[in-house]
Amino acid sequence: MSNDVLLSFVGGFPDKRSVCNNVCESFYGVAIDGCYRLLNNYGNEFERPDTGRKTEEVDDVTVLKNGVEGNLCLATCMKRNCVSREIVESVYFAEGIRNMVAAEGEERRVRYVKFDVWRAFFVRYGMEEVELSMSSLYQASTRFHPCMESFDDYLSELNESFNGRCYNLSGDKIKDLKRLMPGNRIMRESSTTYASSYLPMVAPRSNESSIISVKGSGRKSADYHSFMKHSLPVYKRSLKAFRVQKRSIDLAIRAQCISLMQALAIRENPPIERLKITAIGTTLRTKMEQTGKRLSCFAQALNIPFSFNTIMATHLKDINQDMFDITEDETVAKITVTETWLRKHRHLYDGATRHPFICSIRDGNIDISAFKTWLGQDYIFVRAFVPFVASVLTKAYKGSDDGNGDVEVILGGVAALHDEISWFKKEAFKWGVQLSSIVPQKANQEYCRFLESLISPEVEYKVAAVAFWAIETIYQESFAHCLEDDSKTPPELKETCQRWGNESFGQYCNSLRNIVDRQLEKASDDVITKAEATLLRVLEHEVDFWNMSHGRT
Ligand SMILES: Cc1ncc(CN)c(N)n1
Repeated sequence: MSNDVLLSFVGGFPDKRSVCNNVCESFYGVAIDGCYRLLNNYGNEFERPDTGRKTEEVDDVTVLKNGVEGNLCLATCMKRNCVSREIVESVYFAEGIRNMVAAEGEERRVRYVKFDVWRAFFVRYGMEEVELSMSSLYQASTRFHPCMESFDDYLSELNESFNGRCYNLSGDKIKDLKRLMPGNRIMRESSTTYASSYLPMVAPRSNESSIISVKGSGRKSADYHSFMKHSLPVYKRSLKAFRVQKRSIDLAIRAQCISLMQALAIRENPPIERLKITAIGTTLRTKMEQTGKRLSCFAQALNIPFSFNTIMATHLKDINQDMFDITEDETVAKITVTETWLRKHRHLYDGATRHPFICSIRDGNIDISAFKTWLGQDYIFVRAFVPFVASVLTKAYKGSDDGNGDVEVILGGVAALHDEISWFKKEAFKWGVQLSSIVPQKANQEYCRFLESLISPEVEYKVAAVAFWAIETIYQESFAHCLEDDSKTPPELKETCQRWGNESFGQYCNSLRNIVDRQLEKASDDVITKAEATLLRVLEHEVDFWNMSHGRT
């Protein structure tokens, strides 16, 4: 994928979006958007004269190999919540993002560019260099706090490093900045923590006197000093520095916890008794503990009773409830992979389970011809679904250490399909639908082709299981919606809704979900990525299927 990417920026503030979002959105903004606009940078350091859009903190520029300047402008041709865009992003660009945020050493593909190239790039795409704002300078100063004794040190270090060329602050500006610096150490620590998921880097303009960017990295102070000594390596180091893998714990924990703490701090009712945060990791204990200390300071400044605990395990699957220091009145909630996905892709999921077709059944205004279309098409789909489910069964038999009964659950699914096909025949007869003359429509053909592709032995059991779970669950949730108390589902359609909306089908879907979560706990990142992409494809196909039934294609 990264072969398709010319250049990427990473920017923005951790307080506005999660770091990952910043990485991804900015990345796509450039990677997919042939216009190279910056989608997700905030502020005022680079200003686009044409749109007035402003960006602050162009934190990272990575040039990946073999760039192609495509003309596809993702931002304008696909809406943010469009399924295809999500798929493009999560499937086609996932590798590039991984390369950017997680790949280490040899694995990481980068090309280093000199500063002038970077500057030229901005100019070329309509960006104008402007002076750094006070707020950015201030932000930079707070970020340097952990490694600098004082702001004066910071300024003199900067001037020294760049021979006074680039950081040419006047006395007044320095005074203003000092005024802005909070005197209270804890508050400083907290604002540092708040902003310093990255530490800044300041890079020189060759012969002028303004800083052209404040660089975000999360590096430790020791790195900072060495960085300051070499101006070209600024670039190299900055690229490296943005790799989040080692820092991701710190980044992730801090970015999330700090927002949480701030929300808790201003909540009055009920007041917070104690905030306990447990960081779980397989490595980097010291790093997590340092994070804990920073968070403690922050909590103290906000007056939040706080405790931080670290749990180390060889593998995340080895973690169990006993490892947590919990009292009787506390419970441990485990967020599973499927839970994470459903939160992340909520709008897509709702698009599939609350589709206008389903809502029209629920509201009692369904067009019966649309229902008949769905009935005939779904019969064809279910026939194609049978070999797919059988393939999942085979994979479960071969691929799972089946102490947990995956095979039994899936076998139950295969058996139920026999019933389902008979039901379709009966129902078709009732509605006067001639099943033998149904021609599969395009959306149906594509969905069936997708099922067929999943049958391939190359598709891992874990990935196929995700598709299976999602396909069943979408129907379950959709039709259960039509059976809720306030629904006006026409009586003649209730039986259809019951078929998938009933509780025992719901339990069966839960069993599938448990299988998926258990399988994914021990899956590699690569498989998890594929599985997530598969879920998105299913969601897309389901929406298309409803659209087709609804006469929207
Ligand atoms: C399109 C579709 N999706 C799901 C299901 C539920 N097996 C179904 N029958 N049809």
